[in-house]
Amino acid sequence: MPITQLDDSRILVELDAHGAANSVVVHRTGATVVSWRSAGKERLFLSKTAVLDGSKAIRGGIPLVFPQFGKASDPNHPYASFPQHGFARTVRWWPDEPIQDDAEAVQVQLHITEHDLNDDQRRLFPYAFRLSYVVRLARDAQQDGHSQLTTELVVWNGEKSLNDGGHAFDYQALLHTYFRVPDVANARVVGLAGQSYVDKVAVHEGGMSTRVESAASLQITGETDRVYQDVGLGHALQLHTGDATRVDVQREGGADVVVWNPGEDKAAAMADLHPAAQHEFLCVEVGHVRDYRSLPPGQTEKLAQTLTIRPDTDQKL
Ligand SMILES: O=P(O)(O)OC[C@H]1O[C@@H](O)[C@H](O)[C@@H](O)[C@@H]1O
Repeated sequence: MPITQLDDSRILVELDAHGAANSVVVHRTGATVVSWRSAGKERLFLSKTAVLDGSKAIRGGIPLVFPQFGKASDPNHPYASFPQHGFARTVRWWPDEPIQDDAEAVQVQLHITEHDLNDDQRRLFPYAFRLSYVVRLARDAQQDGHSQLTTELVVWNGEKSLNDGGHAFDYQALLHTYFRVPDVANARVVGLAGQSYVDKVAVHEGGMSTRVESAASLQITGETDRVYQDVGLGHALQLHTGDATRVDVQREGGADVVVWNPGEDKAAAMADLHPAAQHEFLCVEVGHVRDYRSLPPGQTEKLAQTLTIRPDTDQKL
């Protein structure tokens, strides 16, 4: 069976009839993709101490950030009381009927609506809405035995029209992907040169906040928390993982790119990261986080990424 309910919370999606060389596991907490295997190799990081009982966001995989990135900097913002990164990553999502299941691709979809929020969340986000999330595992047409992973978030404002007293709502959204790397010191992010970014580490240290990326190939040497703004969608974004492969990140609808690794001290303070875990991952996250997007009643917007594994022909970057 290409789609298997492993338990109450986890859905296994397999592309191959025999064995799990190409597979994905989706957890109903936050619709978090917690595993992606391509050609038999795990590509996502999941902390050994991640909390999986729904009491907090899952540390690893691809958590979904919505409707708020981080904490609102303005204490008067209507979302100021939301916990960091909003509610989507902690709510329990509902699986829909599988949409596609053939030799080329397997696809599952999950959703939440306003009915899945608790009273506090609904007070802060008092709108009719639906978030649909499609997770699609497809055969890689160019590389035998590999798979491509697409994750696609569709945001729908289900309010009546503005004429009927409906409301537009503001949102930020982010696909917060934790890529597994053998050693983050050997990982490189390519495709951000010339882009302006907010350095959140420098902001915390009271330094200059907006900078322009000068590195053709960004190397991680310690705590890194950068929000690259308005990175053109045609811009190729690559993560060179340091193990003879790279991951190409193709984006749809997400102009901002966050690069995050907590570094040693912050990682040590995070109970849901196992010791020295900061060496094992790099987050490259795509979405809308610079400003809020305003979604009128009755409208939908899409945020998607497609991840493809390629041989790394330039390992000396
Ligand atoms: O610990 P959390 O809430 O999962 O956030 C992890 C990181 O997520 C990143 O997206 C942010 O830029 C960081 O500032 C943040 O520390």
